[in-house]
Amino acid sequence: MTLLEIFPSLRSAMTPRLDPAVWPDGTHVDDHGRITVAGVALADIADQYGTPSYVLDEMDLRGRCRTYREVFPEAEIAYAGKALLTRAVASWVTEEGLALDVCSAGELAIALSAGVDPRRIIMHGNAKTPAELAAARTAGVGRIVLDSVTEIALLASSLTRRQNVLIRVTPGIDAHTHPAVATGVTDQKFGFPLAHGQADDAVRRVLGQPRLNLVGLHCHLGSQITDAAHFATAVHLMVGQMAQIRLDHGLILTELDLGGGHGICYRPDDPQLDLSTLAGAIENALDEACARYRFPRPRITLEPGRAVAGRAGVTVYRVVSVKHITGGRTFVCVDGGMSDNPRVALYGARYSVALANRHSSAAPAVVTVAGRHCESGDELAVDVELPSDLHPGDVLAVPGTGAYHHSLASTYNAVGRPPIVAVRDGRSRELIRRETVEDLLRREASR
Ligand SMILES: Cc1ncc(COP(=O)(O)O)c(C=O)c1O
Ligand SMILES: N[C@@H](CCCC[NH3+])C(=O)O
Repeated sequence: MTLLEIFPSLRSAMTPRLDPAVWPDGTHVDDHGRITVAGVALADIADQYGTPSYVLDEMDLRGRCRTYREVFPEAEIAYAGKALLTRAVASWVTEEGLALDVCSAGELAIALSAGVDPRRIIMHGNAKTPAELAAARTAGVGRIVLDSVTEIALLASSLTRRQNVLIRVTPGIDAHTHPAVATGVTDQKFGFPLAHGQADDAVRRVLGQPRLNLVGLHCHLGSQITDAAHFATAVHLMVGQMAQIRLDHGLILTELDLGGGHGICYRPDDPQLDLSTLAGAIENALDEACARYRFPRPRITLEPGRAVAGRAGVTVYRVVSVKHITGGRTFVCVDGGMSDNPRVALYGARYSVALANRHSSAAPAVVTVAGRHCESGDELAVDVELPSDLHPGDVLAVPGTGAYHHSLASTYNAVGRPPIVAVRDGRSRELIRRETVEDLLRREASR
């Protein structure tokens, strides 16, 4: 008889704390102390598909889509494919009633090949090439979001029929996110600033083009925003601008796209954006702004990416070595790193980590989980508590990696990108296979 069978209460003491705010909905710990997602042990995924692997809980992702539909019943929810886009993901989100936001010909092609209705696609990009605009036109996408004076002229001159368009406006809001993802402030590359009349000028130019059918305005304040008040401010400014357009041009725009950027937590104590609070803030702001300007309520579009896909993902790694630096830190080195998760190096992102393949009753130790790449900044989690008996071969799991991990991955050090393994109802299937060294070699021109 094992100690656990005699003292079952020991199990909870030894089980890693898997906070539901951070881990996918379908996460549990089985009788062997292994973390399972949707009924599949992460250790089995490590054995079957290798490590590192991105694991994606299909029902978690679908559940987030449903929550958006419930919390914002009147809004259009367009999933931002830049967070994570595969054919399966495109199908799941559209089956759940979401539209899709794409920002390149590649994302558009994935969406179309998944059978997404082009009329439900919104095309973004601050530097869409002529070929990308042609692809969007040919596909018949529902909305193209105009981002520069050059683009307005280019699209107008290449259209043979009317195209619905939005203008991306920069409202000048600092949503206090990392500078690399702050897009609502005036001095950055996206959109036309409200400041200095640049947005007014864009409107004039678009209205001067008979083939461009201006239906609304778009703004995106940045990413990982946790305070709903910024979206309320955006509603006030954007409705004000729509009222000004009515005054100047006699045109009533009917659509207001507030972009995405809804923050999630990566660690249990991180703040996150509460969707009901967001819905209330947007509603109130719309009521006030529409009353103030006597403007008819526009239809709202939201474009969440991270908040739909982020928590559905977990990355599994295998421990390769454990190194104690005398007078320094303990490094737990794993077989992935900044090539599958550049967010730590890019934004100083912080993650939770858990031992996934067994119980451990060892005392916790504060360690740094480091990657395998040739940079000392290649760290996945700094100062996290993990059992002190970790050893090579153990499997570690990092939650919150569904968004901007696969899509940001690189092949640094000629390390192929990990597979995406979807889990549902106790079964796993590969959505994207691992990139092999052969794949990398195949891309080279022959000598
Ligand atoms: C125009 C636009 N919409 C939506 C998103 C999605 O952002 P997030 O994944 O933070 O919701 C982005 C990325 O920041 C974006 O640039
Ligand atoms: N890549 C960023 C988000 C960028 C959002 C797209 N504009 C992140 O991982 O946080």
